[in-house]
Amino acid sequence: MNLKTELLEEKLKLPDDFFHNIQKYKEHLFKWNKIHNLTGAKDEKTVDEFIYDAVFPISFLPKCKNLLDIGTGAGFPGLILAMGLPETQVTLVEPIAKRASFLQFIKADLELDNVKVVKMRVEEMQSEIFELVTSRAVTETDMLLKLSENFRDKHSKLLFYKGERVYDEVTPGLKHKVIKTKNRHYLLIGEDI
Ligand SMILES: C[S@@+](CC[C@H](N)C(=O)[O-])C[C@H]1O[C@@H](n2cnc3c(N)ncnc32)[C@H](O)[C@@H]1O
Repeated sequence: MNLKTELLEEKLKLPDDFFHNIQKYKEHLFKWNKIHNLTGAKDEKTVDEFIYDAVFPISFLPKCKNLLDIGTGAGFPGLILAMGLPETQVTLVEPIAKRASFLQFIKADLELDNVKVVKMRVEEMQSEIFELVTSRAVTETDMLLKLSENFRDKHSKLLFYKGERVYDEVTPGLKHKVIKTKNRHYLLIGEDI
């Protein structure tokens, strides 16, 4: 089954230009990846899996005004979520120049007005409160909780994209929920969860 069919089967509410933007994104990613090695996802099947995993949480996330994605790399999940959530202001923080340049290029080429790319480590970013903080394949949950301290308040939610070892990373007392799909464990954290 292809990516579009799989996502449509999930009945995700996606904007009309989502699949057009994804197609353009993939074309650019494959071109850039040959020269700059932006991501380990080299073939279409793996990239499609990454995109599916990135966007799937739209099925369970509450509406949010703004989102911070820590360590976006070549776009996962923050850039893909931004394409799926045009009403959400999405900040992508990524310190590696070639990856930040790629994110900036995609923002310009696809005219993603809701995207801001910040080329630095998240520790260097000025404090600002986001309703949602996401991260995938950057570091462990306790470190992500530390890194996100200046960017959340008691109403914020955190969504970390994890593997099956997620349960080892959850400390007692943490208000959370794990949402499991065939590829992924999503760790959703928040005071009212
Ligand atoms: C393994 S890659 C994962 C990229 C992307 N999230 C994904 O799932 O494909 C980790 C990324 O996190 C970034 N990173 C590591 N430490 C960071 C920090 N302190 N602040 C922001 N980004 C960071 C790295 O530059 C790298 O691009």
